[in-house]
Amino acid sequence: MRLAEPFRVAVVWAALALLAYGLAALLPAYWVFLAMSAVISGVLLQSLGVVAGQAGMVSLCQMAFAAIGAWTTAQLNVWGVPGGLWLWTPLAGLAAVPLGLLIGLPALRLRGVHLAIVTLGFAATVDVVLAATSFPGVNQGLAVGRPAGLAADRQYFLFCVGVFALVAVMLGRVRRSRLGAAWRALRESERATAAAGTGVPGAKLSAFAVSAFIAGLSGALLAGQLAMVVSRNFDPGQSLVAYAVAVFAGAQYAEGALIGGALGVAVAEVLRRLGIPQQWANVVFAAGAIQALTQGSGMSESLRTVLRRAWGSRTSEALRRVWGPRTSEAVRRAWGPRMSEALRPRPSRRTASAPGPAAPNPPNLPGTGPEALIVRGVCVRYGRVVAVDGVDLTVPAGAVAGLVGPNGAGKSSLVDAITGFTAARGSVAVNGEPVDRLPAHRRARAGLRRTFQQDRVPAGLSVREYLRFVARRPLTDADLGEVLGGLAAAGPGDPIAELDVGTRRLLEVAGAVLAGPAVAVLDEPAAGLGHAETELLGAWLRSVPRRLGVAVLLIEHDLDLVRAACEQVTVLDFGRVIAAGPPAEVFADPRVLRAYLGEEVAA
Ligand SMILES: Nc1ncnc2c1ncn2[C@@H]1O[C@H](COP(=O)(O)OP(=O)(O)OP(=O)(O)O)[C@@H](O)[C@H]1O
Repeated sequence: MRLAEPFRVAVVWAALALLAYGLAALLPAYWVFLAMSAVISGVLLQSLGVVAGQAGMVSLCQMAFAAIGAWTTAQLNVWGVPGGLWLWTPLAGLAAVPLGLLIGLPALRLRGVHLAIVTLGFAATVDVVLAATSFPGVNQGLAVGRPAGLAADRQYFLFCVGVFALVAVMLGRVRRSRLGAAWRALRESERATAAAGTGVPGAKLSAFAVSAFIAGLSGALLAGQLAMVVSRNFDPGQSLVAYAVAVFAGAQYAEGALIGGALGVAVAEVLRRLGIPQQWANVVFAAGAIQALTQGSGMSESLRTVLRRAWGSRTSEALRRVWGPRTSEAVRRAWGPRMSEALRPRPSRRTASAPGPAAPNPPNLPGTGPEALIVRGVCVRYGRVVAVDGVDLTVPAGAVAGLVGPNGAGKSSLVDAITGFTAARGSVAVNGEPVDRLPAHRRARAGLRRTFQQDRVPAGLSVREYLRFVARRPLTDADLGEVLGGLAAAGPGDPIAELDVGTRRLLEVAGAVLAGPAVAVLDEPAAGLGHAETELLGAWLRSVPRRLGVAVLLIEHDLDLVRAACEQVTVLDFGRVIAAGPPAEVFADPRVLRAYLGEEVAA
């Protein structure tokens, strides 16, 4: 499989190179010009594929970045800088980066329609400035010259294809990197991204910077194609259309960007031949974008899903073994042996020096090291509502501790306060180090991981990509065996979008634990799970400190799970601790019985 994948990729690229060469050689000159326009649009759409497709931010100023690229190219041409378009093109991309970072700054606080307005305003401003000042060389009638080797349109078309391919390869590599995973996680949830230890501002700014670079490249290519550009070529309205096409075609994938570029040119050409005003093309793209948004996927994603399913249904049992198990039964068969190996008692990383041999299924050992988590006097207020009122809490290293309380008791507010997701008073220390002044992502890196009540697992990642992203380290088969098959029935290559909610919840728990923090704070991990899954989770959680050296703070409504997994419990009511200690004692406490109105705990 390791050899097959690069081989497949090489074959696809060789076929595309052959196709591009064939088109350049065989198409009539006019069609070569149109194909060139399609590829240049494709490069622009790739830039949108980063910021909007992957990172999920609305950007309506891509033509402004392209204009900066074209302006830079025209200026380098006027100055006669050696290297020609070979050098000017990357320089044009770089020139757009500072503006990308600048426009990324509002994105740190704004989302959705507000970000759309800001980016469109930026595009309009750039347009006004360019219209007032005109592009370098235009007044002197100085055209952007193409260097030898690119002079003919057929050659220049191949150059554009080369730039498109380079961008596609670069983005493919980024996609497989931590940065790419961060962008796709960002699209799903900023809070979950921060909880995985990734700084949201850095992820957003990097997406805008990379996107501006690519859009700048497309501007340079356009300058080389048209020889003389004017502000009208970068009309802000075109940024809107480009956004619609990117959504419609699914520009986060190279093939989507190419399809979008080709569609843009083809629809315009058909309308021109039919004598229909060009504005109708915008209606077509807007309708396509609405369809893609309603359906939840663009053309490239739909295409990939269809191909994956077709491939999956046609594969023989042997191929299934090679390409990875798909069904939960197959997953259990494949990962079961590794799981039993992983479940075998072994010295934990944090308690490796603990004396004495490990007995089979020994009880958890609270107090075997420094306290993993110490919370003192934490208060959370929402206006006049005091949600958490001076809570003290300790999770010993090597322990699974529970935090329970009736609805509205303040559990989630306390979790948010401890993990840095809401403003709070009080102190929080992890492994003896204070973390209460750190932002959420730095608390995560300091050893304080959390999960969420709502499903926030990024649908755009595969199981392996997600676990690697959250764990912040390369994962071995043994690491995956810890969680797949034994806890979450999924294969490493399964797209998260195709998993049920219960499996996603378990994966989120698995990711938080695989990160190897001092303490993993799990916010209602059993919500939505079946009885069998909940039992499995309880047994798994109970063994986590011993096997992985991770202490657990479990927030749960399912008191059976708390009894099964925890050796100490804290009960909150109206934002205050009303009882703490071993589950049997705590659940017999009259104050706790009163808080819960008796029934379940009395049973
Ligand atoms: N953003 C908010 N603004 C105002 N009040 C809030 C906010 N979030 C929570 N509260 C209030 O704070 C109190 C504690 O809520 P919180 O969600 O922390 O409780 P909980 O124990 O987690 O409840 P549940 O078990 O239902 O999730 C409740 O009275 C709730 O209405």
